[in-house]
Amino acid sequence: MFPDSRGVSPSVFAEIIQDGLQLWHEHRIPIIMSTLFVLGLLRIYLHSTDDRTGPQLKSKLDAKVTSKIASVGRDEKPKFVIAKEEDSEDSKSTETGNNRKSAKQGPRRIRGDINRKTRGSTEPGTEEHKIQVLVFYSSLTASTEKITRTFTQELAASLGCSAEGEHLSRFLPPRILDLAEIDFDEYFITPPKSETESVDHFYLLVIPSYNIDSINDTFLEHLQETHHDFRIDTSPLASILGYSVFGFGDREGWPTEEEGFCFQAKDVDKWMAKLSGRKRAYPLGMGDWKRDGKERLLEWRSGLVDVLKQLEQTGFLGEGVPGSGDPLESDDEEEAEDDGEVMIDDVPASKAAKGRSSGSLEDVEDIGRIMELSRTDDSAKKPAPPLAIDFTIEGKQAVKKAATVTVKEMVPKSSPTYAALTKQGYSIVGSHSGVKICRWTKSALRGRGSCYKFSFYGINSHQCMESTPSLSCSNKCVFCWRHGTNPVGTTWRWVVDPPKLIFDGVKENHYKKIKMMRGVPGVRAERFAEAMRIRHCALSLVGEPIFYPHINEFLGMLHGERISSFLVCNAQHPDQLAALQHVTQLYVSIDASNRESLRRIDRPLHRDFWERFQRCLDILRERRFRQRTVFRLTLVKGFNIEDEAEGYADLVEKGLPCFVEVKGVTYCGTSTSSSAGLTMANVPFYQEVCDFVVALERALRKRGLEYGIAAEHAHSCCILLASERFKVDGKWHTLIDYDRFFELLEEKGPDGDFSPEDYMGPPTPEWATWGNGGFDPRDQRVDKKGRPIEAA
Ligand SMILES: Cc1cc2nc3c(=O)[nH]c(=O)nc-3n(C[C@H](O)[C@H](O)[C@H](O)COP(=O)(O)O)c2cc1C
Ligand code: SF4
Repeated sequence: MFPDSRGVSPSVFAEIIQDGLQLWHEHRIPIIMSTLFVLGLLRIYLHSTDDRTGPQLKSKLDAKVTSKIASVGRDEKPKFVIAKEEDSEDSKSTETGNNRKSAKQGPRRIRGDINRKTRGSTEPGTEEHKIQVLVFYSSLTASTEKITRTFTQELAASLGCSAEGEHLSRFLPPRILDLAEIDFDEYFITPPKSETESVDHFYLLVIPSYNIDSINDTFLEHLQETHHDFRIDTSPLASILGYSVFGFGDREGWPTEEEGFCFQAKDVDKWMAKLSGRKRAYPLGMGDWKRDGKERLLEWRSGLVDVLKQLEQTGFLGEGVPGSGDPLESDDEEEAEDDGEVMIDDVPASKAAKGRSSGSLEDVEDIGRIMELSRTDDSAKKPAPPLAIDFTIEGKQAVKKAATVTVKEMVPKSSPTYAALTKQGYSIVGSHSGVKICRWTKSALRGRGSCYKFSFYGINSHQCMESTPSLSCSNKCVFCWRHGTNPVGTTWRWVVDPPKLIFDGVKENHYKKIKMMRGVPGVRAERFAEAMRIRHCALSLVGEPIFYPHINEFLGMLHGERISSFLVCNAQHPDQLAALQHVTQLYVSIDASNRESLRRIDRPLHRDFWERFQRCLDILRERRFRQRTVFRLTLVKGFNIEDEAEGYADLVEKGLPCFVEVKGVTYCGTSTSSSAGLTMANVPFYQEVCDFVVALERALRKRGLEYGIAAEHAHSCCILLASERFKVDGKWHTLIDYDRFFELLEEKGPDGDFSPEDYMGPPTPEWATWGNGGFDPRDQRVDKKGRPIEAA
C-alpha cells in the first residue's frame, strides 16, 4: 500500500469509508429524523418572522391599491398620501424603455388612505392633535361676510379660544376664508397641511344663494369636478373631522326650497357629503336673511359647539343611524312603524329573539342586582319595592300572597323580550320601562310631516318622546305583534324601578337617538335644535303605563319639566285609573263595542274584563270635567268595524269622553301577525274609516249627544270626533294650550280642580279640519318611495 499525497494509504482510506458507511447504516434513521427536525424548526422560525412583517406589508399594499375610500368607517381616521408612481417597479421598468412606459406617463393620483391607529401616534382625541375650524363663506352684497365674521368670533369664544390667537383648548382659533379669494385646490382636494403641528380640520361653509353667476357656481363646479376626477379619489376630503353648511336665502323672492330657497347651500352640502366620505357633522342650516337668518345661525352655532366639544373629547363624530352622512335623502320613506298605536307586523318577536334564554332569574348575582336596584329607590324612600303588588286583590290577602312571590325583573337583559324590543329600536330603561323614537319624530325632523297629534292638538312630533314605564300588559290584543314574548300579567309581580331612574333613563336614551339623526340628509337644523328639548311624552308605547306603581310620581317629573303627558290605558285597571292624577290628555283604548268582540280582539287576561272595562268608562264619565278624556278606537276590518257603530255610540254615551279618536289599524310588512292571523285584508281603507266615523256621528246625534267630526289626518288614517264643549263660536278648538295646563297644575296641584276647557287652545287650523286632509302645510308630503306628493 502506498500512502496518497496527503499521507493516507488507500487501504486506510477504504477502511474509513467503510466505517462511515457502517456508521450511516447503523444510525441513519436518527440522523435523518434530527435533520428533518432541525429543518422544521428553521422553517417555523422563518415563517413566524415573515408573519410579523407580512400583514403590515400587505395592509400597506392593500391601502395603496385602494382607490375609493367611501367605505371608510366614521371612526377610522383617513390620511392622504400622494402616490409616487415614479418610485414603483413600473416606473423603473419604463426607464429601461419597456412597453409599460404609459404607466409612468399617467397622472399623479391623489387618494385617501386609512391611517391605522398605532400606539404612540398622534390620534385624534389625544393632546397633540389640534383642531382647526375653517369657516368658508361667499358674499356678493357683503351681508354674509359681516355676519360670518361675528359668527366666527363668537364660535372662537365658545370653543375656548379667541380669534386673536390665544387659545385655552385644543382648538386653534377658527380661520375665516372668503371663497372668492382662496385657491380651491388648497382646501378642497386635500385639507391643508401644517408643517409644525398635527392639525385636524373641521369645515364650516356659510353660503348665500344666488340665481345669477357667482363664485358659488365656480366653487360648486370645483367640488363636482373633484368628485368626478378619475385621478382623485371620490372622497379626498375624508380626513377632515367633519363639516356642516349653513345657507342664507330670501323667502320673499324664493319662498320654498322647491322654488330655490337656499338651493346652493343644499348643493354644497351634497357635494361635501360626497367629498368628505359622509362626514356631515351637523344638519344643513338655512335662514332667511331678512327674517330669521340670525336666529337660525345662532341655533346652528350652538349645535355645532356641542358637536365640536364632543370631537375634542372623543376625536369622532359619534354614532349615527343608517343613512347618516349620505349626500341625499333616501328615496324610500321609512317603513310604517309603530307610532305607539296598534299595528300589524310580520316579524313575530319570538323570531327576533330566537336563541335567547328565558327571562327567569338565573343566578344569585341577579338577585343581588335586583336588591341593589330596589335600594336605589330614592324617590320617596318608600319600603314598598321589591314587594310584588297585586292590583286584582285588595286588602290583607293581597299582601300575604305578594310576600310569597319571588321578585324578578320584568324584562331581564337575557330575556327574549329584551332582544326583541331592542332589535326593534326600543331602548330598555331599568328593568321594565322603554323608549323609542317613533317614525313621525324622524319624519318631522326631516320636514316630511308630523303625526295626527300635531294636526289635532298641536304636538310637534320632533319634540315628542314615546315611552312607557311598564312594558307589561294585561291583554294579548290580536293586533299586538309582541304577544308571545312581551310580559303579560294581571298583577305587578316584578322589581319596581324608582321613577327618577326611569325619567332620567328615558330622556337620556331619547336624546341619544335624536343625536344619531344628526348626519341624516334632509334633517332640518332648526327642527334638530328644537328636538333637543322634549315637550311632550306619549305614554303609549307598548304595555300599560298605569300598571307602574309610581305612575303619579313619574307624571310629576314630566310635568315638572313642562313636558305634557298623553297617557293611554287599556281600560282594565279601574283602581289605578281612579287614583291617577292630572295628565294633559287621558286616553282609554276602546277596541270593541261589546263583550264578545272585546274578548275576541283584546284577549284579556282578567276574567272580569268586561266589568273592569265598564268601571273604567264610569270613571271617565265622572272625570270628564277634570281630565281631558279621549276614547281611542282602532278599527280592524273583520273584527270591530262592521255594524258596530251603534255599539260604540252606546259606549260613548256611557263614558261621555271629550274626544273620540278613530284610527285604522296600521299595516307594516306582509303580515300574518303570527297567531292572530291578521293580514293586509284587516287594514281598512281611509274611505272605510270615514264611512264609519260618519255612521258613528249619526248614531251619537240620534242619542241626542252633541258630538261632531272636528278634524282629520288622512295621512295616518285618523279622524277626530269632539264634544261640542270644544266648539266655540262655530269653530272647533281641539288644540291645547300647554303653557296654561302647566300654570294650572302649578297653581292647583296634581289633584287640583280645573277642567279641560281651562286649557283649551286656539281654533283648530283650517287645514286640519274635516274635509281638508290635515297635513301640516309647513312640510312636504312624500309617498312611500319618498317622492313628493302634490296637495290635492
Ligand atoms: C342677485 C341675487 C340673487 C339671489 N338669488 C337667490 C336665490 O336663488 N335663492 C335664495 O334663497 N336667495 C337668493 N338671493 C338672496 C340672497 O341669498 C340673500 O340676500 C343673501 O343674504 C345675500 O348675501 P350677501 O349679502 O352676502 O350677498 C339672491 C340675492 C341676490 C342679490
Ligand atoms: S304622539 Fe308622539 S310618539 Fe305618538 S306618533 Fe305622535 S310623535 Fe310619535
